[in-house]
Amino acid sequence: MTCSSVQVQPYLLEALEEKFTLHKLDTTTEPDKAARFLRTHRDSIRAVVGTAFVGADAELIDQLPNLEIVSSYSVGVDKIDLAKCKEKGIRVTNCPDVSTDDVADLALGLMLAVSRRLCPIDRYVRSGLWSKHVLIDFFSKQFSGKTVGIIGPGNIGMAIAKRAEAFGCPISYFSRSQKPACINYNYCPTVVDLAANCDILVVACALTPDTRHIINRDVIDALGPEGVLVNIGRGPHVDEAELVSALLEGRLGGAGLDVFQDEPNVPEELFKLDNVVLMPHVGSATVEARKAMADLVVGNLEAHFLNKPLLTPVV
Ligand SMILES: O=CC(=O)O
Repeated sequence: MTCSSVQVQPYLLEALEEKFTLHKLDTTTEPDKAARFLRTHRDSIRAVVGTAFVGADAELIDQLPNLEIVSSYSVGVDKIDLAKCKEKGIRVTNCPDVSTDDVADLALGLMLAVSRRLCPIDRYVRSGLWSKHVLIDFFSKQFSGKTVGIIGPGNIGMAIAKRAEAFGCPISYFSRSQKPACINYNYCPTVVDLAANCDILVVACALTPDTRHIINRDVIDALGPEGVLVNIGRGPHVDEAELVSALLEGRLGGAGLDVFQDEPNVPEELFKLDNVVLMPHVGSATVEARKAMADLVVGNLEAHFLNKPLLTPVV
């Protein structure tokens, strides 16, 4: 079995080491090292443990002739070539549901942090300016009661909606069709329509070819200079160059971002903007969620090798 050790907690590595023969591939090191690793282990590898950052693309799959299963330590499976896995009869599992609350909590945290300007005001206190009686403009925008627009009312989207409702926020949503579970929410048939009719727009859908750049210039312009974008989905959901110019030019009010196009690289222009809150893709990074995810990764592998039904199959 192989495992990308980036962002993988010791608990998972220990469980994998205890139950399987684990080869760790750290893809952040030189490509040469990865090539050597694959030359040495390619024939013995029957399972790959991927993450939200490194999965199993066609190139990796083609190099592993005995690969049977990819067990991903993530909800999203956009870093795995699912079509290739289907074609080759390779099983794929993920970690749904167990991080839903934590990702939704972070989305609310980002909405609150951007609206109430928590980060710059925290920096003001830390800098000692308050105790020197230097006043800054620390007025912010009310969050309660603002209209929240959700792209993708799946488990995470609905958990965000439920939380925002508790703040008195009316909910609007976009998905390909109206959802019976969203009877109390306002359906918008296009993302531009949704952006034009909400104060805070949240990306909570899966990344697929259809949802790549679902946030484009038209959507950003519809959200406007008072609007806030929150992305807890995937970086490529957003046309990042358009987002950066809109923020720099004041055409968008603010952004709370947990994910980026080319992680771990974040556009440096954003560093100087006080209306932007930046997180290093940590939506599910609570001790509780990551433990439950690790248990699912190991449980799926055990089920597979014991010829039992997979716990959370994707393919
Ligand atoms: O991004 C995190 C995940 O997919 O679990």
